[in-house]
Amino acid sequence: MSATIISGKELAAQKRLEMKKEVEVLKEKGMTPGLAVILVGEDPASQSYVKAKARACEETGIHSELDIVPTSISEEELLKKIEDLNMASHIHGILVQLPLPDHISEKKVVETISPDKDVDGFHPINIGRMMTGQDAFSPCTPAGIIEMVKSKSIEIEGKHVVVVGRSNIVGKPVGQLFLNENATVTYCHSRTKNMQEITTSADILVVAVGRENFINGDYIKKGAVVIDVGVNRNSAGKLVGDVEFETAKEKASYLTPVPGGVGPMTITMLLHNTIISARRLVN
Ligand SMILES: Nc1nc(=O)c2c([nH]1)NC[C@@H]1CN(c3ccc(C(=O)N[C@@H](CCC(=O)O)C(=O)O)cc3)C=[N+]21
Repeated sequence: MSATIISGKELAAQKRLEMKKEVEVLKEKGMTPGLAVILVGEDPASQSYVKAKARACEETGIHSELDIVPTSISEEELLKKIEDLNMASHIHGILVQLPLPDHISEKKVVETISPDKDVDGFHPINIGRMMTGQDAFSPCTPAGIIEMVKSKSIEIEGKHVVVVGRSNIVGKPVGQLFLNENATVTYCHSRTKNMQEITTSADILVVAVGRENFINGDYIKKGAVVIDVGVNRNSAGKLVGDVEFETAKEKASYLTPVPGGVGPMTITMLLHNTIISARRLVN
């Protein structure tokens, strides 16, 4: 048996077509959704991500502004920029690309973004809302993962979802979103004992640790759905996930590739959140 590949790239293209229509409807009502992206520093990988975000906005008709500021910017100056964007009526989403230089507090930056414009879903208010089942911006990578699973009509309710990784931006919230879908959720992390015993009991296995080949076929139950969230550069400079693709493919029923898997869906959900934010202001 060989797994069916869930193409995030194809699903993203399809969603972006739908979103383009939604944006047209909003524009007819005099509302153009706007996203502001701030990148601190000139890290090439970060530059390529933020440019991909700007391109995706353009494709869907969303107004986007990219502000690349030097690493020497002070925390105070950066917070001022965010406050200005909080007040700007043509901006409905604000994203400050992480990670930030050491002299700038990520916590302060995230908490300065208005929860109503926090399209990343990183603000503690949005996290709290999500955890208590209220209306909130869902964090983009976790929301994209749920979309990918649902796109194949894979049942989630009652299934055992195992999340490997417990970061604030992927691991923890993706488990929460699966819990909201009535799954039984287990988290594995660096202190977990007998990880293989746990991962091989997963119906849906989400791997978000940031280490090449962290999970191979021996850690996967036959027929499981495997979601690879990793974005690593291997020794040859190639983009690879956390899952050893070839051995996983022989065990899994569905598998997401890297590149072309979760990444493109992350960007798509960012656009989705920006549209939602703008739509709240019409009617
Ligand atoms: N405030 C903030 N929000 C983020 O959402 C955020 C961030 N900071 N910092 C960095 C990470 C990383 N991230 C990615 C998004 C898309 C791809 C993506 O689309 N990747 C393509 C390939 C890109 C390539 O070839 O380099 C793919 O997987 O097919 C990757 C990585 C968002 N992040």
